[in-house]
Amino acid sequence: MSDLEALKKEAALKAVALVRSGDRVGLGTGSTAKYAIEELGRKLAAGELTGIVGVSTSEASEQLARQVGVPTEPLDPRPLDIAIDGADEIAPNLDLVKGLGGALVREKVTEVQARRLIIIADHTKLVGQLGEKAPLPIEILKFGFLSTIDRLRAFLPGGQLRQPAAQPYVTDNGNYIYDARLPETFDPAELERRIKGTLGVVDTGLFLGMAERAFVAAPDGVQELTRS
Ligand SMILES: O=C(CO)[C@H](O)[C@H](O)COP(=O)(O)O
Repeated sequence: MSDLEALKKEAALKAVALVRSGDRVGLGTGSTAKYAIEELGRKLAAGELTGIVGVSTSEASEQLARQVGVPTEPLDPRPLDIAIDGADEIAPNLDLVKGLGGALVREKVTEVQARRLIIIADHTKLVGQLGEKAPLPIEILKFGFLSTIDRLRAFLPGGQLRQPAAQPYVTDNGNYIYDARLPETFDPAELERRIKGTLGVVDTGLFLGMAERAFVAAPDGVQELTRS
């Protein structure tokens, strides 16, 4: 396991330590969330946790949960006790950019119902300001996507349709993703409103005011950050 992978796992274990028997747990998506799902499976098998139920934020997390023995159920209107997920950027106030793994919509729809959203990451995800390192993923409808991108480019120039191969990337919801470059200065809540008000947009990877705490692993230990 590389050093970075070991750090992600360390952060994940800290978050899973907050899960209690009987909890309904939002299962995040990505290479860091994977360690949390595996640890939940391990704890269930070892009898260290009982009666937990996972709610998956992607097809990939659902499949992993099944593989490691975490029972799951679909999202319903009841609150989740806790959700554990990774992030692409973490601002000092714990506002986030998420979605480089493509699961931003299901993550947001699920995690907004969590009493506690716990973020796990390695130290490379910390930024002074959102947009410093990562683009902002915006999920858009396939239908009319070129028109939607035109509308977005009017105030977010420089972005691009996510297209890792010959065909555009398709989300679990059957949509495309526009990876927008964020401006140097912006008001996150205002930008979120503007993007979501753009015809053809499903949702954005801005997770504002949602995370309760973050475990961020660095070579000298795991830092626990709480929302200011
Ligand atoms: O938002 C996400 C998926 O939509 C992921 O949580 C985010 O991309 C971080 O992934 P990783 O832990 O692999 O760096």
